[in-house]
Formats: sequence, C-alpha cells, structure tokens
Amino acid sequence: MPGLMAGTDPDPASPVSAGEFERAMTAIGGFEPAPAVAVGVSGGGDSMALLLLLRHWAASCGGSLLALTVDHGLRAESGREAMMVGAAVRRLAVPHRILRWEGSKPSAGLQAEARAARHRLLAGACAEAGILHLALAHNRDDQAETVLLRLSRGSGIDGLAGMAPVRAEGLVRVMRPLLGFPHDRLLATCRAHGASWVEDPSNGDRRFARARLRAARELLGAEGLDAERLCGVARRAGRARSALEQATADLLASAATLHPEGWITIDPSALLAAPEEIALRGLARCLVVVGGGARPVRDDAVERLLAGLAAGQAGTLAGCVVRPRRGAFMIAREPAAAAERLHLAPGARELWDGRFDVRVSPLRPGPVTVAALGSAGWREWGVERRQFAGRDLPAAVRETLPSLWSGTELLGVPAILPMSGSNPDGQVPADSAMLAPPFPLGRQAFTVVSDRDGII
Ligand SMILES: Nc1ncnc2c1ncn2[C@@H]1O[C@H](COP(=O)(O)OP(=O)(O)OP(=O)(O)O)[C@@H](O)[C@H]1O
Repeated sequence: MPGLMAGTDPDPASPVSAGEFERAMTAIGGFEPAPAVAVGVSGGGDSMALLLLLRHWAASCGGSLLALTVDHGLRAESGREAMMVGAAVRRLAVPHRILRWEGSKPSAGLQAEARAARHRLLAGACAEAGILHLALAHNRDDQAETVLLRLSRGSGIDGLAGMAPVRAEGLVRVMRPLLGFPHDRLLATCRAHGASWVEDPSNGDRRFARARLRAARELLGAEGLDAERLCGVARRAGRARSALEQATADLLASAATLHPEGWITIDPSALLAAPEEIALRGLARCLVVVGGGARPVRDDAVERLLAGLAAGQAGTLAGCVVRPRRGAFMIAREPAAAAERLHLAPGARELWDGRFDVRVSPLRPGPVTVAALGSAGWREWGVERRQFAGRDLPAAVRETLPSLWSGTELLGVPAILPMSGSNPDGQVPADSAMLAPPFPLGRQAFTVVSDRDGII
C-alpha cells in the first residue's frame, strides 16, 4: 500500500507512513481492544488523509471506523457536497453518515455557532452509535495558527498550549492524531492513495480571523517564526501547564475534601499559602466540579474571588457560593444553578486523588452498563464499559472501577451513568443517556464517593 509503509521519510512532503500514524495513536492511547472510532470528514485533504490512515490503523487492530460529515446547510450546494464526500468514503468501504445542522442560522458569530453545532452533532452521533473516540484532522499548521490566534488574544500558558491531542467532550474522547504532521504531508498521503479532496472556499476568506492569520503566518514565517517554532511554544506551554496542574492536584489532594453531598471544603491556610497561580487553579477547579463543569471560569473573576476570601468575604461565581465557614472555605452550588449541571450524572463526582468507589442500591437491581471516562487506567484517558446485573451489581462495580482508576488523576469530568439495559429508575431510554444530560437518574441508584471520605 503506497504511503502506508512503516518508517520515516526525510522528505517534508512525503506521505505519512502507517508506522508514524500508529506512533501518534499510541501516544494518544486509552483505546479498548478492537476499538470503535469515528472520524469527522469534511472532504478536505486533511480529513481524507486521516480517514485513510485510520482505516488502515483500525483494520490492523481489529477495530471499526465510522465516518461522519456535517452538512452545515450554509450554501446551496452543501447537501450535494456532503453526499459526494459520502460516496468517496464508501468507495473505501467505510460506513458514512451525514449529519445536518437544522434550524435557523444566526447572522452574527456564524463560524463559532457552526463550529459548536458541528461538535454537538459529531459527539451526538458518536453517542448514538456507542462510539467513544472521535478523531479530527487538525494538523501541525492548524496548531501553529491556534497558537498565533491565542497569542493575539493575550492567552496565558493554557491557551498557548494549543489544541490538546485528546480531550473529553461529554463522554466522547475527541482526539487529534495529526497535530504533529504538516498539511503538505497529509495532501501527499491522499495523493499516494489516489484519493481526491476538495478545498474549503472559506479557508481563504479574509473575513475570518483564521484566514487573516494564515496570511500573517507567512510573513512571520519569513522572519523565522515558522510552524515548527510555534508548535514548540505549544509543547513547552503544554509541559508547563501539566506541571501546574499536577501541583494543583497535589494541593487539592492534601487540602480539599469533597463531600458526598456535592460541596467542597478547603483548608484556608493551605490555599492562601500556595503560589498564587496554584491557588487560583485550585479554586477554579473546585468551582468547575461543584458548579457542573460546563463553563470555563474566567481568570480575573477567580482572582477577585480569592482576594475576597483572603479578606474573609464570601462571593459567588460559576453557579457556586464560596464562603468562609467553620474554619474552612466552603464551595457549594447555588440553588439556582442546579439545573445547569450539564456533564455530570447526578451523584458522579470528580476526585482529586483519582480514586473513587461506587455505591449502588441493591434494592434496584437490573442490568446496567456503567461507563467511566477520565484520564484513567493505563495512565491514559480510558473508558470502561461493563455489563453488570442484578444482585452482583454493587460488588462488581466496586471491584472494577477502583482498579481502573486507582492511582491516576482524573483530568476531566467522570460520569457514571446507565447507558443501556433497564435503568433502575426506568427513566433513561436505552442509549440516549449521553445525549440528554442532565440525566434523570435517581441519586440512590448511583453515588460516587471518595474513599478518602471513608463512606465505603
Ligand atoms: N463539515 C464537517 N464534517 C465533519 N467533520 C468536519 C467538518 N468540518 C471540519 N471537520 C473536522 O474538523 C477538523 C478541523 O476542521 P477545521 O479546521 O475546518 O475546523 P476549525 O473550525 O478550524 O477547527 P475547530 O473545529 O477546532 O474550530 C477537520 O479536519 C475534520 O476532521
């Protein structure tokens, strides 16, 4: 198979080899045996190359692949184009689905809305198909542009780290295995396979910031600030971010307590003695966990909140009330924000030390699939699905999950929810739980608690 030979090629415009791609996938990791993977295919050269590489990779590990194309419906010909992409995909013997963005389109912020709709549709289609890995074809040049874009907006370390190779979006892992490969090599990969692609006309449209930056990047590249250097910035910022996140996790592990009722208390002296960046991150993380994790918390607002706490004042932010109480700072959810918890199944909690246990009511037996998602197991993001039934449920869940999570840090929001079978409360239709959070699941059915709390 041309272009999918193992080994590297010194030519910067050479096709990406199967070996190189496999290494990129291995670096992402966290795949179950014979994984089911979805790929977003716009029909452009990057995503066609990703499709080709993934097809080979999936076949080599006994996995399966589903290609998804979003028809944004923004141009008269978009429906026909999506069908043409579908025909090209099916010629490669890969199943394909077209997802339509229905409804009225906004006049302002169209690109951002279209992007949000695309991500929603792609993640929704994965959930419907029971697929937990979604691959997108962002490449090294996209990463360089992202760094420039964020720099132009005054981002700090987190923003300069660029796009992450893998991150959770609800229960789906969005991965970007091509971040290390330049666009030219992806086009070469298509050529090597005789695959055709279409150019997105909006790529050169200077009304859009990305297109303007692309032009700027050419100028900066001539001054030496090329894609490689920009990606180097992203890598170094990513490392710095990991170190800060680790220090934050350590602070929370020693100074914070997550209570089964859903609030957090944190030792004020430990919080205020920590370096400011770590204290701010720790507080922000508490807000995200208690408030539901749906929105990023603004830096300046967290700074004000921390300064207020240091002066003994209560404050509210991100759906949480934060106040000094009985020698601790207490972070609890504002009552009105309860309905905004988007990503957590009731009872599911993020824990600093990465260990948790599950309490399942033995009074409500029934076959249930438990899915746990996080930076778990195998030191990577991991997903575990098990079928448990009847009376064995509590013991089986308790045995399985701690071993999966033990000793690892949860980077995202884990969720424990019934995904199929008969939900103990009978309220979540089979397979739709991931699509329609918050899940109307009785708290009694699943409670995830820290074993540091000594509840189980
Ligand atoms: N219409 C589409 N249908 C399916 N997948 C798509 C579509 N458009 C983009 N994608 C996927 O997303 C990847 C990135 O696309 P693109 O660079 O256009 O997005 P972006 O808007 O710049 O990035 P982001 O989605 O992170 O904002 C593509 O390579 C492809 O994998």
